[in-house]
Amino acid sequence: MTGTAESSFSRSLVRLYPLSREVVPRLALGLTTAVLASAVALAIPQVLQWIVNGPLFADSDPVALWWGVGIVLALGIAEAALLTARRQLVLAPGTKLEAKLRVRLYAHLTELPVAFHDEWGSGQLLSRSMSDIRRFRRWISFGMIMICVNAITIAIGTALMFASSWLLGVIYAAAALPVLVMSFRFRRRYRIASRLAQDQAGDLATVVEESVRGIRVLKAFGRGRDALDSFAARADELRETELSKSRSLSTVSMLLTLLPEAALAVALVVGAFLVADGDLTVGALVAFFATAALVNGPLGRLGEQFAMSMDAKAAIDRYFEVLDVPNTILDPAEGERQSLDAPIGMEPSDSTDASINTDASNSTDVSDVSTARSGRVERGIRLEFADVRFRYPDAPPEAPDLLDGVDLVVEPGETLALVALTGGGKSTLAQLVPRLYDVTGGAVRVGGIDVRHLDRLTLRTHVSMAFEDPVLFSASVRENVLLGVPDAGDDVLRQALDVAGADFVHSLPGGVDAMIGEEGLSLSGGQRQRIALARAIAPAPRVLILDDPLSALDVRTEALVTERLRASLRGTTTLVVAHRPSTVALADRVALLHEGRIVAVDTHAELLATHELYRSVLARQARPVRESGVGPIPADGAARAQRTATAKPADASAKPAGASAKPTGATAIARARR
Ligand SMILES: Nc1ncnc2c1ncn2[C@@H]1O[C@H](COP(=O)(O)OP(=O)(O)OP(=O)(O)O)[C@@H](O)[C@H]1O
Repeated sequence: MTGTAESSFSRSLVRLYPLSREVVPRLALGLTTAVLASAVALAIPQVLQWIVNGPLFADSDPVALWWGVGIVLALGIAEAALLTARRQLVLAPGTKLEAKLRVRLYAHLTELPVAFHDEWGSGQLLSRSMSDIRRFRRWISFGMIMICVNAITIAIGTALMFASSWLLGVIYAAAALPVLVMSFRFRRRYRIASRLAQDQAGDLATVVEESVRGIRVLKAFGRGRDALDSFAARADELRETELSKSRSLSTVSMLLTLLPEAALAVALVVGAFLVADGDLTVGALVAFFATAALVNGPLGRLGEQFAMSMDAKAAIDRYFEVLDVPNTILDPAEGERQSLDAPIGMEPSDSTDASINTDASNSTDVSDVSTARSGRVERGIRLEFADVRFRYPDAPPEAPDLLDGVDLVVEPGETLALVALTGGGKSTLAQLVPRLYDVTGGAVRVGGIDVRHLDRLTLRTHVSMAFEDPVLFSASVRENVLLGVPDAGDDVLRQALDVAGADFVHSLPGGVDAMIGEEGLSLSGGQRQRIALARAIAPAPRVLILDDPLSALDVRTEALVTERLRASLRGTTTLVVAHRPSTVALADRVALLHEGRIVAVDTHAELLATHELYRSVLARQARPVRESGVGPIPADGAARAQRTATAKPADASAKPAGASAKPTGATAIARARR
């Protein structure tokens, strides 16, 4: 995604003020120091003029001459000291601002809804939060100060040159003026190329990120060469843009250097005549050229500094483009906010959750889950989809709503499986509960309360989700599992791992403290799924959403986990997105989602017996499973369970000690169905 928003640089800088307020005084001090250094440098030619016109030639006064030399030396030392102070003064505030900008952007990125992340390339976000901010910091710490200092040097220097000789000053200005006009023109051209280059760099980063993530697929399909070609083509585009930037910069820099130098050559000839005619002193001529030497440098660097400013402008524009994306999934307004602490009487009477606590740390004790398992306390709350409609923002206008009036109730403590054809919207419906997306019509309610009327933190404390494609962070097993309940103790961790059948972690080097994720141990898909499942269970949620969380498990491990989950979920309201019959077996009832609506809700056995569409959907879902050893869906559940039991061998790495004594897939599923 590339942005096109244009704003003035000064407006962007004003917008940054609240973030940079703290660092502005030091930056201002740095700027003052730099201006002083430049003023000191400009004073040196004036002292030279005095030396040449006075002690050196006119007075022949050696003492005054030495004084003059001493003053020049002192001014030189003062300039060096001021420049060093300038560097010291701006370095810390620059890096501080850089860090603040980065944290602000990161906070916004984590706040933005999933729909935003669906749309934006990860490389674009990466380049905006890293290289763009760094580029802007360099400009703040160096470019901005140098541009101010150089502008002042050029202005004062030119005035001093006029003071030395107005005629020579006119000659110099005559060359400098067109150069300034050219610089402004160049600025406009360069700005467009600069923005393009940064967008292309972001796209390139996205390609790298995707390729690294998909490296196995690329290799397995032998597409490494194609990926490289496509990358090289994009890299070439970026190179072309960078080259065109450099070409226009070098043209303008060349003119910025050449024209003033040429003007000085003319001024030298004219100056020599003026001195010969006695219309100009030698000292004034020396001062003119010494000042010109000081002005020429900044003039020659003006192009580079404009370029740096344009790069910084493009960078800050790109930064604000992300920051300006509004968050559409917000906490409710004060008047609309409701609390799950005191459910408003919409739950059925069998729910015993009158003492619900929204404090995450209090709601995480797995002993509560154990209590729930024993059937003494029902933690679950009612989950209700009322005329839910949803369409993705990028859905074609002519396409019907993906969810077109879903009405469904999962009673407190009930486990309900959601079945649909692939692409039927199961995952989408599940993601509406923790508000990863918001409904476009109707309402999702937990405990009788519209999820949009709950604080997101409260909602996500009570609703937990495990995804089919589990993402693990570069952290220890413990940190991954206790992500939602970081203060929970070892018992919570152990129990969650146990229920999720993730006992294999104990044999990892380091056990539960083993580092996993991208920077740690590589785990199999099934192992990752089980850790993600443990993560969903650990907070002992009141509503658990399982998006086909066992799809990567072999039949035997799945049966083991199914049985434990079945026991553990008693009391927790659970919505399971199911693809295979063994997952359906986890449920008390099954809902069939078809063409955006719930067309049937009943027990699995009843639906199998009576619903043709259900049989056909399950049969179609079962096909890919056959590859992993599970047979097609038979008409009768027992035969299915049997076939499941004789299916593929257990995952050796995941097999817990004494696994042979554990129930087979057949018995687990048969029990589960009971
Ligand atoms: N982020 C998204 N943006 C746009 N369209 C999407 C997005 N995610 C899913 N879709 C589309 O919505 C439809 C339903 O997707 P969803 O993942 O909910 O189906 P599903 O029933 O869970 O499928 P499966 O059984 O294959 O997992 C699909 O056509 C999919 O292309």
